[in-house]
Amino acid sequence: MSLERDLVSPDAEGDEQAIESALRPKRLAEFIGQGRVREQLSLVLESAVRRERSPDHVLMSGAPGLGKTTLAMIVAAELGAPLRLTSGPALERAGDLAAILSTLSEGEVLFVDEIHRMARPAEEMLYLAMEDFRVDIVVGKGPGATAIPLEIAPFTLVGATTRAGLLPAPLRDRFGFVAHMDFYEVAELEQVLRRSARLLSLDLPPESGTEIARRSRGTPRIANRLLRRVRDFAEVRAGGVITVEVASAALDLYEVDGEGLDRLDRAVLGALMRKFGGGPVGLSTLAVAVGEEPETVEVVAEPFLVRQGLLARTPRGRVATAAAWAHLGLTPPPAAFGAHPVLFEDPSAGT
Ligand SMILES: Nc1ncnc2c1ncn2[C@@H]1O[C@H](COP(=O)(O)OP(=O)(O)OP(=O)(O)O)[C@@H](O)[C@H]1O
Ligand SMILES: [Mg+2]
Repeated sequence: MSLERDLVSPDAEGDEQAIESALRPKRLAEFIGQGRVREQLSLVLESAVRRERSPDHVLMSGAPGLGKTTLAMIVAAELGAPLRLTSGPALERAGDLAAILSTLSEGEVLFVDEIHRMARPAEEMLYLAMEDFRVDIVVGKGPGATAIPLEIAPFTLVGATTRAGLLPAPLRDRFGFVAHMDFYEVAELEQVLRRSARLLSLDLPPESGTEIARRSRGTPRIANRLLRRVRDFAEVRAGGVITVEVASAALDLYEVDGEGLDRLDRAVLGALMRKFGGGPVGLSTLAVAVGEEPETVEVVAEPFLVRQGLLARTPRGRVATAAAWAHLGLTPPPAAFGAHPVLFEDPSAGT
């Protein structure tokens, strides 16, 4: 069984991609939030433009929907360079990558989405390309095989990953700049929503924007999606006026709770507490219990739950915190926290 989660999934699917590209900021100055990343990146880009050189390769890491693809497009726009798009899963063989690399023009930006899913041989080819702007094309097999070096035009690689931890060190080390994208603050999401409302010609009163922002799990993609669902609700049921009551009622209808937890989040916490007494339980066991892939639970639900202080990752497995029991209105078994003293005792109290 898989949960229906089109609304609350941080991944963009189908028609949404068209709407998303319409809402994407095109330049760094329009990009909201991520202050540190924006400042670091603007220095990297501006200095490259001044020196008339390609900037260092850039890696963006962060949860889905935080703006990695948007930022990659902005890198190309700020450099005034063409952009080539591909993704890790599309690079199955070294030849797939060689075909792209050998046709890059000078200064082009190559965006590799989900770079942690690249196949090994392509990855090894990429090391050399990133460092020396050269690839070795291997001709023949066995002892008679020869490597023919092929020069490629200097380019800038922009990689994106939701799982920086899975990148092999030699690849990670070849990026001159790593942008760690974090979840957005409510105030930043309010700005995202104001901007989107303007682009969609919607009248969004500030307090309604705040209500939607609070429930958007720190993620612009989700904020934009909830805005569209609230708009639908307002049009059909409330004469098109997005009052805060209308916004709240719409979000309740779509099962996004007051803290922004969605069905998957609540399913994960619920299983952890109801089936495993609050843990600790291993990731894959927990994933099976909610009918999802371990990767979905780990990449989509957990970072937000951990950030909200609702779930802890311990060496022995996932554990529900006291706040999680309270949030779901459940009573922990008496031994629940005693079993994990490390998590709940004051560390300064000694041993
Ligand atoms: N800083 C931002 N300001 C305004 N809008 C943003 C910002 N970041 C993201 N968005 C909006 O959120 C949507 C999703 O962003 P994007 O596709 O760049 O996320 P992503 O990190 O690449 O996600 P994934 O990991 O799923 O590929 C975009 O359409 C864009 O409109
Ligand atoms: Mg993306």
